[in-house]
Amino acid sequence: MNWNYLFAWFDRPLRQGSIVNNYQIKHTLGMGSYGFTYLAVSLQTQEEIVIKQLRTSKRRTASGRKSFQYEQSILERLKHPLIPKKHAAFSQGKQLFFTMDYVQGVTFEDLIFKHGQTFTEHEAFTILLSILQTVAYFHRLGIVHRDLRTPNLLWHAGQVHIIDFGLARYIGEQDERAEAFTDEKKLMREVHYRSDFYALGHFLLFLLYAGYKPTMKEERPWFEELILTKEGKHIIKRMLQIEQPYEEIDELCNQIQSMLKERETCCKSF
Ligand SMILES: Nc1ncnc2c1ncn2[C@@H]1O[C@H](COP(=O)(O)OP(=O)(O)OP(=O)(O)O)[C@@H](O)[C@H]1O
Repeated sequence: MNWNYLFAWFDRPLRQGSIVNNYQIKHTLGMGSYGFTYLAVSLQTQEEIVIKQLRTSKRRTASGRKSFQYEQSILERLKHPLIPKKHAAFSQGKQLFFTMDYVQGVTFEDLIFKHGQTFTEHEAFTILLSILQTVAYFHRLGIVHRDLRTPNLLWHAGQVHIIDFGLARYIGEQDERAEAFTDEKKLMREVHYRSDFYALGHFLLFLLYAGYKPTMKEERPWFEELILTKEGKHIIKRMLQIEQPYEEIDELCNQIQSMLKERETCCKSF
């Protein structure tokens, strides 16, 4: 009998209106591989909050409980205005929960697909640079996020918030599963700063492709399809490890800064 399969069958998110530990569930925000994420409201303060719950199937495995605990310990370590703060951890019955700040933002996925937002090269690199300032904060603490994708980057009031530290690790730690991966997933999940640059390289292409209109029938590689500056292409190639990868964040930030500055000077002279 495959018990995991049976327990997975019992995994169901809490219903809208359910009460857990003085919070009322408004709706489910996400159903990830090891947990459910809800938007809830505190019955005491009326504040909106995010609640994460470990799936029943994962609660019964040591690795599931460890991942749940791990995300909390990373969030406890991080104190940054653009990263949600962890509040409380509690259990109800046998169910395990923790709460964190609710970021009232829109994901870049929705920004592009629902709102039709497009970005120039200059805008895309400016956004990337602002994200890298937050990434530099946790890289300095030896933490790699390993999942910097469009659903985990939220745009709010002109700033980008980073969420979902469920796959984050400290440099020097091992992730046996990641070592077994090949190709793209291996580069995304490597416990090294490079993996965050790799993910953000893809994020940047995502922004740049938002406004792309094909002019030819056949598909070409991104560096032929997108009209980009030489410096822009070079930075993306290094982020994607097509050319010599960036080993740490300062070199990447410096190159983006000088590229943006050069463009500004060049445009001002017209
Ligand atoms: N602190 C937060 N503030 C606002 N929205 C959030 C927050 N945390 C998560 N969300 C929303 O919930 C969605 C799902 O949450 P989350 O990314 O934590 O879990 P998941 O992707 O479903 O699962 P997993 O952690 O297994 O990848 C996110 O894409 C985002 O829209």
